[in-house]
Amino acid sequence: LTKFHTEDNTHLNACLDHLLLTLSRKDKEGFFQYPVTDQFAPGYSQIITRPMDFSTMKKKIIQDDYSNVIEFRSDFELMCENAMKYNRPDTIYWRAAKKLLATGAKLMNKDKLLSFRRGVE
Ligand SMILES: COc1ccc(OC)c(-c2cc(C(C)=O)n3cccnc23)c1
Repeated sequence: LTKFHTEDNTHLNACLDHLLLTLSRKDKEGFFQYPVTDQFAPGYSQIITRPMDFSTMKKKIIQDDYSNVIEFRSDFELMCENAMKYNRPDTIYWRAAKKLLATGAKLMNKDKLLSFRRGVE
């Protein structure tokens, strides 16, 4: 059953794809591209109750799971916060997450999102 693509969804999904591409380009090492496994990160699934990564966010875009940019930004922030919770501040993962979070905050700041008001390009 293909979900009917309302006009907004198509436009919104194009915006989200652009944001995802821009953000994942910052993750050159690929630390955030796929779910973190307990194999690489001992005890990860016990410490992080709501895992998130770029591939999961991509799936959610395709499945029309996001109704607006704020929901997308929440998943992005969750992904970064998970990395800053599980990893110690002196690790490459913690530092990469902090940098990525700053990039996302600039890209999706409140004023920019307000400019997406219905009818305002
Ligand atoms: C060293 O190569 C990789 C490759 C993929 C990774 O996650 C998808 C990670 C990775 C990514 C993370 C994160 C994001 O916390 N991590 C934490 C501990 C150990 N490894 C990781 C590392």
